[in-house]
Amino acid sequence: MTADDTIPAQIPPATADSAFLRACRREPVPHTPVWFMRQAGRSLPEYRRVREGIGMLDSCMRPDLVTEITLQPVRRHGVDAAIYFSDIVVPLKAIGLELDIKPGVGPVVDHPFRTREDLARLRPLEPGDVDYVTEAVGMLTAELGATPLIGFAGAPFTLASYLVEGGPSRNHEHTKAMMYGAPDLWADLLDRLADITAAFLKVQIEAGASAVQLFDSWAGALAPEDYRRSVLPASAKVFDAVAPYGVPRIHFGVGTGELLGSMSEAGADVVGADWRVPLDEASRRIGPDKAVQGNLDPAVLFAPREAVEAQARRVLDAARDLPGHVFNLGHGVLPDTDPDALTRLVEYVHEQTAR
Ligand SMILES: Cc1c2[nH]c(c1CCC(=O)O)Cc1[nH]c(c(CCC(=O)O)c1C)Cc1[nH]c(c(CCC(=O)O)c1C)Cc1[nH]c(c(C)c1CCC(=O)O)C2
Repeated sequence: MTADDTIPAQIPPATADSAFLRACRREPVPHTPVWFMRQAGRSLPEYRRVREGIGMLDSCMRPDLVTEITLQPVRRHGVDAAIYFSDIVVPLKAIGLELDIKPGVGPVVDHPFRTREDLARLRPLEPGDVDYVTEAVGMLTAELGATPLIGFAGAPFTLASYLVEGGPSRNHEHTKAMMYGAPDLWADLLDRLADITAAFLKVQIEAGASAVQLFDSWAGALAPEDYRRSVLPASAKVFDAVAPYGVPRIHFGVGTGELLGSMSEAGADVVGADWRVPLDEASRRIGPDKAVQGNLDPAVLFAPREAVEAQARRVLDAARDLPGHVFNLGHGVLPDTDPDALTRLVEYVHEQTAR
C-alpha cells in the first residue's frame, strides 16, 4: 500500500495532513488544533456588515455570502478548521417546510408536527434541493487550501424538537409527549429525519467537506435510557450512512455528561463535551478509540485574558494524555464575545502545544 492509499478519496488531499484531521484520527499533531462552534456569526463586526438587511435563511442560500462568512473567522482568528455557514434547519427548509429563523429566538416552524399525517410533509432530500450548498462548498474548498472545511447537520432528536415544539423549547414537553405516548410515530419521525440528515451530510462531503459534525444540541434533556432506546438508533443510522466516505464524524451535544458513552456508541470518530465534565473523565466515558473535542466554557471568554488562559490551560492539562484532542468551546461562541479574545485564545493554544 502506498502512502496515498491511506488518504480517503473523498477528503481534499491538501487538508489530509492538517492538524485538525490528524487529531481527529488520533495521530501525533504539530499543535493542538482549535476551532469554535459558532465561530462564523454575530461576534464578528464583518459578519454583521455582510448580513445587514438579509434574512438568516436567505443568506444560507447564497453561495457568495456563505463563502465570505465561512472564511471570516479563518482569516481573523487563524483557526485550524472552517465550519460551513448554514443552520440545522436549512435541509428542512429545502424540502419545503414552512419555517423561519427569528433573530434572537431561533428556528420557528409554522405548523408544528403532532400527528402521523404531519410525516407526509417530510419528503426525502434530493441533492438538487441544495445546489447552493454544493456550489458554496466548492468555492470554499478552493479558497481554504490546506484548511479543512467541516460540514454539519442537526441530529434527528434536535431537529424533531424544533418540528414538534414549533420553536425553541426549555422543557421539550410536546416532543417527549410524542416519544413516550406515540413511540411508533416517534420512531418513524426520527427515521425520516435521519435519512434527510444523512443525505444533507453526503452532499457536503461529496462537494469537498473534510469532516462532518452532527449537532444533537438538546440531547442533554434526555434520560440515558430514553436516549438509548428512542434516539440513538436514528443518530447511528446517520453515522453509518456516511461511514463509507472515511471523513471524521464528530458528535456533539450540550449537558450530555451522562450520555457520553451512548453518544460515542452511536458511531462517531470524535465526541464533543461541554464544560460540565473534565476532558479526561469525558474521554473515559467516550472510550479510548475516539478523539474528544471541547470543552472550554464559552462564558470564560468574558473574563480577563489571564483568567481565559488559566481555564484554557486546565482544558489542555486534562487532555494531555488523551489520544486525540480538538480544542473548542463547550458550546457556541456567545454573540457578545470580544473577537480579539478568540484570536488570543487560538494563539495561546497553538503556542502552548507547539511540538
Ligand atoms: C441548535 C442549533 C441551531 N443552529 C445550529 C444549532 C446547533 C449548534 C448549537 O447548539 O448552537 C447550528 C448552527 N447555526 C449556525 C451555524 C454556523 C456555523 C458556525 O459558525 O458554527 C451552526 C453550526 C449559524 C447561525 N444560526 C443562527 C444564527 C444567528 C442568526 C443571525 O445572525 O441573525 C447564526 C449565525 C440562528 C439560530 N439557529 C439556531 C439557534 C438556536 C439560533 C440562534 C437564535 C438567536 O439567538 O438569534 C438553531
